[in-house]
Amino acid sequence: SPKHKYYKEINEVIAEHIKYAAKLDIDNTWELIHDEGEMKVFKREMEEDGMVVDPLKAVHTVKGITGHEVCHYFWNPDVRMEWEGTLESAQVLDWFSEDTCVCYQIHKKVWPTTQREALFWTQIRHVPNEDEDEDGPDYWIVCNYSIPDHDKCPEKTKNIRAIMNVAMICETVVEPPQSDRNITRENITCKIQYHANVNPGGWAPASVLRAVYKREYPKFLKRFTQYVMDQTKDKPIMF
Ligand SMILES: Cc1cccc(-c2n[nH]cc2-c2ccc(F)c(-c3ccc(S(=O)(=O)CCO)cc3)c2)n1
Repeated sequence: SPKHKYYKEINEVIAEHIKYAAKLDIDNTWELIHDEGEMKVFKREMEEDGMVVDPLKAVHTVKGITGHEVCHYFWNPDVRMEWEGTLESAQVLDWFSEDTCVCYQIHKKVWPTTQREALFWTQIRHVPNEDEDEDGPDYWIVCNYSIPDHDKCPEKTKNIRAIMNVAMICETVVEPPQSDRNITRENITCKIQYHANVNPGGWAPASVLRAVYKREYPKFLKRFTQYVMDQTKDKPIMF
């Protein structure tokens, strides 16, 4: 397709997330804020001009689903309202290609902060392992990345526009290794990395925002992965 305005930015942002995912360096600069079963959620405390912009990183391992399935349901704008509990509305403003579109969504108000909204491109991409290194990682990735404006975006609303750079990066493990023919869901496990840099914009008490993040991210990851398990359990496996 003819290169659209964000073609270059999308490739750069995705490449950056892939580079990070391969390293998965959870060193002591990351603070564990939630540890439940296979799910571990970490944060770094960071502020920009007095605003909380804590980077968040979560790792999770879920049996019975693939990275393609997790990314498909995370990316698909048609189902977002079904699993994203903090959304009041979500719409697609534009399609750049069949795997890339622009979304505008309004999040529910969280007392005492002002209501937030987000405008971002979202792309789903399969990043196969390097040909020569057949043992290299094979990723499915979705990236949601804010854009400053779009001609179809509702004019100045009362909401505060969040700035975000979010990635869902997944690998699928098949055990024991089998020929594609007879793999069942008992043989597959998805290893998830979720990276979220969300600047909620505007002012909100740091303590309130950190409490919201600490509560909302684990809830969202549990609810979303359960949604994918429910949606896929009786369907053929998407590899
Ligand atoms: C899951 C979660 C974590 C932390 C805060 C909240 C939340 N509660 N009330 C308002 C928000 C809120 C404000 C601004 C945002 F950009 C996002 C936001 C969060 C996640 C994503 S995403 O890309 O991971 C999933 C798509 O919505 C996008 C925006 C969420 N929800």
